[in-house]
Amino acid sequence: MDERGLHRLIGTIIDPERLADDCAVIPCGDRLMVASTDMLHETTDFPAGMTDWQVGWMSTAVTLSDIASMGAAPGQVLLAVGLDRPERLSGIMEGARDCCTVFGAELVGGDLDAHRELTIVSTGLGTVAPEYLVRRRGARPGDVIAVTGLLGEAQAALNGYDRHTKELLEPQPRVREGQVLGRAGVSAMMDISDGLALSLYDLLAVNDCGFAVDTARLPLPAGVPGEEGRELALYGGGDFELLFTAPAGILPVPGVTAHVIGEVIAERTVLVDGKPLERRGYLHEWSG
Ligand SMILES: Nc1ncnc2c1ncn2[C@@H]1O[C@H](COP(=O)(O)OP(=O)(O)OP(=O)(O)O)[C@@H](O)[C@H]1O
Ligand SMILES: Cc1ncc(C[n+]2csc(CCOP(=O)(O)O)c2C)c(N)n1
Ligand SMILES: [Mg+2]
Ligand SMILES: [Mg+2]
Ligand SMILES: [Mg+2]
Repeated sequence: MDERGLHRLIGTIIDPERLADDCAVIPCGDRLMVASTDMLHETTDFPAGMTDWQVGWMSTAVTLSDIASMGAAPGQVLLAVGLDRPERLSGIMEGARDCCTVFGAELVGGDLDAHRELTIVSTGLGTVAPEYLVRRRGARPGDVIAVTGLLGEAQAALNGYDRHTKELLEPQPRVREGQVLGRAGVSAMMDISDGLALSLYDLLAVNDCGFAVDTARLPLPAGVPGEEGRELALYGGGDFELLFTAPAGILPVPGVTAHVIGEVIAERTVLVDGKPLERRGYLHEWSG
């Protein structure tokens, strides 16, 4: 059983529409509030050698990335810390605060307790004008598929390509880009926390169309030999670029670097170079 399977169970208990985006969307006066919460653990998310500051930064960045993927502006972040050793707290909090400062958010609260494995839950709130909200649903056949930066860098670092260590440990959420793309009228968007392939299947799950990408167009991690680079770009997690679809005419969007990697198709399937794409990536799994 993996996390996507359990998501379907959650969808029998709360409105499954609520699971169809990176954030919950909540009416808030004449704007919309978006809200995301994400849990990270030492063993699955914080590679050896990471500083406490980087732990705080990453925990915050993943949540700001979900807010960005809705086209929203980040507002507040709360950080709940299940702390294994008390001396780690100040570095973690400073990293979280600095990430908030860089991306225009404010760290306003959280929670603290003792925990055997360092576990951090970051919760973020943002706002967006209703007309600029972007959802995972909304792709139309003929739209292009694009990403905001290079793919596979975080997993490249885990595979030993040290030049990508900073991208792995200090992910940069595309906060400005998300808002610019929302205003430009992109048709669907999400962030790529679990790898391109799983993200395309996430889009497939909520759209009435399909997605065809070309490996020749994938922006590969620098310094990685061809076949491995392609593998990392398709299936590696931890990148936090935005994946979006858009009517071809709106690209390029001024001020946003974007690489077109394929096209939205009418058939409900995910293709790479014309063949079905394997559905795998960074998935939490349970044995038995
Ligand atoms: N336990 C849960 N209960 C209710 N809603 C959930 C739960 N887990 C996830 N969701 C909702 O499902 C949607 C997708 O969440 P998911 O965690 O798969 O995406 P993500 O946060 O973008 O990815 P990642 O966690 O890999 O960064 C979100 O709207 C989220 O609020
Ligand atoms: C050991 C290790 N592997 C991969 C990464 C990259 N990474 C950071 S967060 C994340 C997924 C989103 O989180 P989640 O799906 O758990 O909410 C990934 C894949 C890492 N930091 N450490
Ligand atoms: Mg996301
Ligand atoms: Mg999540
Ligand atoms: Mg995930």
